[in-house]
Amino acid sequence: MARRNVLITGCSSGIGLALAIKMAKDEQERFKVYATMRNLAKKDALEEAAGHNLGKTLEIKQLDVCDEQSIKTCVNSIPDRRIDVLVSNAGMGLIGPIECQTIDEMKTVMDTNFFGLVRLLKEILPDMKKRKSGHIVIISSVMGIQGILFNDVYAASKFAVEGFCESLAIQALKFKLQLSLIEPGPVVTEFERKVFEDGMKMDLSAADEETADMFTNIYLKNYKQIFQSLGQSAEEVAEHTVKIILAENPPFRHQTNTLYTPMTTLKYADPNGDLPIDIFYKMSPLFIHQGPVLHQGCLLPSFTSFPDVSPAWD
Ligand SMILES: NC(=O)C1=CN([C@@H]2O[C@H](COP(=O)(O)OP(=O)(O)OC[C@H]3O[C@@H](n4cnc5c(N)ncnc54)[C@H](OP(=O)(O)O)[C@@H]3O)[C@@H](O)[C@H]2O)C=CC1
Ligand SMILES: CC1=C(/C=C/C(C)=C/C=C/C(C)=C/C=O)C(C)(C)CCC1
Repeated sequence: MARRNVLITGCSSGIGLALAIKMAKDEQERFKVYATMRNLAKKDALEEAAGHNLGKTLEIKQLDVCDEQSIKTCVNSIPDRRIDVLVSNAGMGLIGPIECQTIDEMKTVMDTNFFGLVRLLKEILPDMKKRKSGHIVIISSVMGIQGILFNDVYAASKFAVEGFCESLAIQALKFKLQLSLIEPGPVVTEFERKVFEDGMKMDLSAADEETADMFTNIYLKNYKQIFQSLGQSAEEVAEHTVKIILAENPPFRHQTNTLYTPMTTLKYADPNGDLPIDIFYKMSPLFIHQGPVLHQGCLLPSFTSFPDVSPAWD
């Protein structure tokens, strides 16, 4: 079988880097990887990890998902512009109270996480439609299904991605194209480090005392431990993603973290939508009393302990 051309965005670190390396080192050499990043000055880690695969099963190219021309130039540089698998991975986070974030900061998140995907598809989808073949793989998040405290705009950007893809997936059927949303829970990467550092530096003076206290003493205080106890590695997420790419009938949605699944399942358990919101609300004060509420390793609240601690908010 001919090698499949795979274009991955955001390969300077984290999931993009791990996935590019895993696919380039495939023992059966089933892939030619175009590993892209917006800033080529950051290519050393990828080059080093690629080793002898560099220039063979892996090429590094510049691509900024916020710049249409850079996407066009990159796609034009690929033989016949043929991309069999597109992995839209580039993304960024943003945490904190919205009172303390500027509209420009929020727009950058939407521009990268949502319009970044739209720009890629405007360039790549028409070719895939003509060929009637192609797999579009999007690194979404569990936050594309369910919001988390102090992640309002980031969750909105991933919800936008999911709604966009749900609509597009119907059209894609007509052209025999496949679409898959990969939904990781917390992953220990640069994303996690940057988001935490920015949160710690955040000027909270525009927020009232209670909000600032919730952000600092519940969210930030427990953040590292949540990522340590529940977090996956970029390599684990890459492994899941390769399985989806190789699947004969790839699913539309795939969650990578079974420890997180109990939380996302709550969304489907209550058509009114109150259950996950209530549970996240009641769970958060527990963090003040006993740290992360992990039952048998899962992010799953202990229902019996709620009545005792929930008044902590009031
Ligand atoms: N870490 C986590 O907990 C989770 C992450 N995700 C998603 O996974 C994806 C990858 O993140 P992750 O590996 O964790 O984080 P990293 O910060 O390690 O990687 C993000 C990558 O995206 C790149 N990027 C940012 N903006 C642009 C842009 N405008 N054009 C091209 N590339 C850009 C970064 O480049 P640069 O180095 O130049 O900034 C970097 O290469 C994101 O979509 C994220 O939302 C989903 C669930 C959980
Ligand atoms: C810290 C913390 C929480 C969890 C945070 C999580 C789970 C973050 C996940 C981030 C992801 C998945 C980012 C990328 O997409 C809770 C439970 C709200 C309670 C309050 C403290």
